[in-house]
Amino acid sequence: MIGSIEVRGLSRTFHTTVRRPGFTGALRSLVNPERAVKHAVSDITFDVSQGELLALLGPNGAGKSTTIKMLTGILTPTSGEARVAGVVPYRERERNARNIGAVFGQRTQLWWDLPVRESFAILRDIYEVPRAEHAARLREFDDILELSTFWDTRVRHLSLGQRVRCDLAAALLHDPMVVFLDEPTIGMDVVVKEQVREFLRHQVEERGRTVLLTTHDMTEVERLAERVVLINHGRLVLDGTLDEIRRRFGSTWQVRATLADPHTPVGPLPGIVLVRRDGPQVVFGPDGPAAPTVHTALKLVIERYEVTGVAVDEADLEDVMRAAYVHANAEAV
Ligand SMILES: Nc1ncnc2c1ncn2[C@@H]1O[C@H](COP(=O)(O)OP(=O)(O)OP(=O)(O)O)[C@@H](O)[C@H]1O
Repeated sequence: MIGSIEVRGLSRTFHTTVRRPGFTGALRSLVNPERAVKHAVSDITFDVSQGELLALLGPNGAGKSTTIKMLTGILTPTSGEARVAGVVPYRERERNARNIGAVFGQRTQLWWDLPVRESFAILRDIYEVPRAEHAARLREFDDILELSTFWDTRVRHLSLGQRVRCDLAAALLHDPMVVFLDEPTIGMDVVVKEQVREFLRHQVEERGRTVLLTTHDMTEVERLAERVVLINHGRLVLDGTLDEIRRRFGSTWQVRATLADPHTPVGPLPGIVLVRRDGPQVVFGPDGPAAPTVHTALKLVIERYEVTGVAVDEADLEDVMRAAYVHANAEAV
């Protein structure tokens, strides 16, 4: 409960003015503005438990950032309710701010003209973190994020990867239980991405922080999340573990095995069909929606048959999520 996130029927609508094309259109819009309603988030419900990292996924414009803005208290919902570590974020913004940390990959909360060290000192004073605690926490962050190499550099002179590493540390300096990360590794090279992921894993597994992460990077999802929530056109279309989602939408795996005895009779296994056989070479595939994950299939094949070699071809998560998006779009029509 302490570090959990509860979202119940949350919605946010925006009212905008539509600009008509051309000069006369612009004039007409001034005199007689045409209003449009955008349902950015519609009736979404989900939970994140303390110490869990949940990936909030969806195509561009799905409503991810709007959701995070409501949970960080930046936006007030049109309807519905949310609690973050027991606090309603948009009603008690200050109390919520003490419980949460947030990183928006495209923006910084650091002071552009100050060296990193001074930005951190200001945050220490704002959040009233005792000096010894602050120093200990920075040492811990530095171990993985290697911040001390650019401690005295002004924020405006940091590279993107350095800046986001500083933003992550800054967001956690006051020891928040809940952390919101909106595309934290966007535009980073693979080495820095891995460093950030290691840091996040450490924060979740060792420190028990609750993390809500949005990203378009499926490698990130695979490395960090066990569960994902997928939203599309503002609606929640899927909430499940990666295994469940793979099982439902990742129907393209194959298990290829070489039998020790080429004359062994081979048949189907639960949820698995024999796709092909060529002497000792056999290929199994999933049999409909009840098919197991590739990992379970591999185990079943090895348990049932004596094999001298085995290999798997797995649908990668990009394919799986693409199938899930297509399914969600078809349902929305
Ligand atoms: N302040 C606003 N006024 C009007 N419309 C808005 C506003 N903020 C967001 N929207 C609209 O709400 C929808 C959801 O936007 P949001 O930024 O939450 O999507 P997203 O899933 O974070 O997208 P991306 O992956 O591109 O960051 C979009 O259609 C966007 O244009």
